[in-house]
Amino acid sequence: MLQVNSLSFAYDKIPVLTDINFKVAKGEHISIVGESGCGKSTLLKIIYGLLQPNQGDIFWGEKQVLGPDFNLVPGESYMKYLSQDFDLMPFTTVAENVSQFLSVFYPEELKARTAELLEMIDMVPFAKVKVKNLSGGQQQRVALARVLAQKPELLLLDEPFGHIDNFRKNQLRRNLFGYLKKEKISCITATHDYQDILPYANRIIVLKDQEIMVDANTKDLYNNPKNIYTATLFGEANHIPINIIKSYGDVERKIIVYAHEFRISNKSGIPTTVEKCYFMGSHFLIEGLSGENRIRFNSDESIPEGKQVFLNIALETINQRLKP
Ligand SMILES: Nc1ncnc2c1ncn2[C@@H]1O[C@H](COP(=O)(O)OP(=O)(O)OP(=O)(O)O)[C@@H](O)[C@H]1O
Repeated sequence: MLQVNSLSFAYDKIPVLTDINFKVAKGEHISIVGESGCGKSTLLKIIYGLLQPNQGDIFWGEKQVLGPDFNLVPGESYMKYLSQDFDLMPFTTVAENVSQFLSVFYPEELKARTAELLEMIDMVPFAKVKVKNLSGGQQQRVALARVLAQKPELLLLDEPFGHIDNFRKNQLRRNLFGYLKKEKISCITATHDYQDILPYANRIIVLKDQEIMVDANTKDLYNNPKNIYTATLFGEANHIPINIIKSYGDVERKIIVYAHEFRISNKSGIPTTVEKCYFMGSHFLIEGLSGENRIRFNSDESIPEGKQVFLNIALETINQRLKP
């Protein structure tokens, strides 16, 4: 189990992380999310031992993880870090890169394991290609297989699919996170992409203004986002004053409503004038105004600018979001 205790860090006296505390259990998947520059990569680098915290400590079970002031060669055997720049051997082949850390004393096992990992990253046809001749996305996939070959107990992933095309991303996500669960490998993923999070992460840690703003179970947080900052990490979200709904006229509060949670009616609901309509593939995202409130909602059909529609929110959603 990983334990991060009262961790604080500054780059040249500019604080980036303050009093960070959390735990990761065996086999658990945590997503670290937050706006660009909030310190996600920095946190992973501290956990891996590349940066020395100014305060606090980190334990893996009983063993303390030491920073660069006390451990000149960063990284422990049980932990692997896949950074945004991949640490590959450019002049050797994909298969050699993946199998470098496997034991040559068991050639059959080495072959089978290399094949399994190449399959997982969908790179079998490239096994004999030199890494220097691969695209950025292909190199990222090889880097992933290379760290997995080392059988870490804890994997730290920094934007693991950043260079990978959409065509492959979904399959790779399923393969990777399925593999980690099967092997009970704990994982901390720093990401901007909610599709890396929702299906796979047990827990989400939201960083904001140097601190942990929220640490919560993924489904609970999605269904009941604590604030608009968190909700927008999951997609298009609105902060709606509840008193614009007739029956809640005297309630002075705002609730978070995702764009897909509105139902459109021609007769009753929150009167909204359509200003813009964006084609999103599976639906249209509509931007409208209700009084002074800008509302973004989904529609199955395109709606012309200037048209008035009425928006409704399910009672259960309102009551759930009104809960303290
Ligand atoms: N080597 C460095 N020296 C000084 N400041 C740095 C250094 N690396 C990062 N920073 C600053 O520290 C803050 C946190 O950076 P970090 O890369 O951890 O953020 P992030 O959340 O991972 O961002 P992104 O999502 O864009 O990758 C930023 O303000 C960044 O400018």
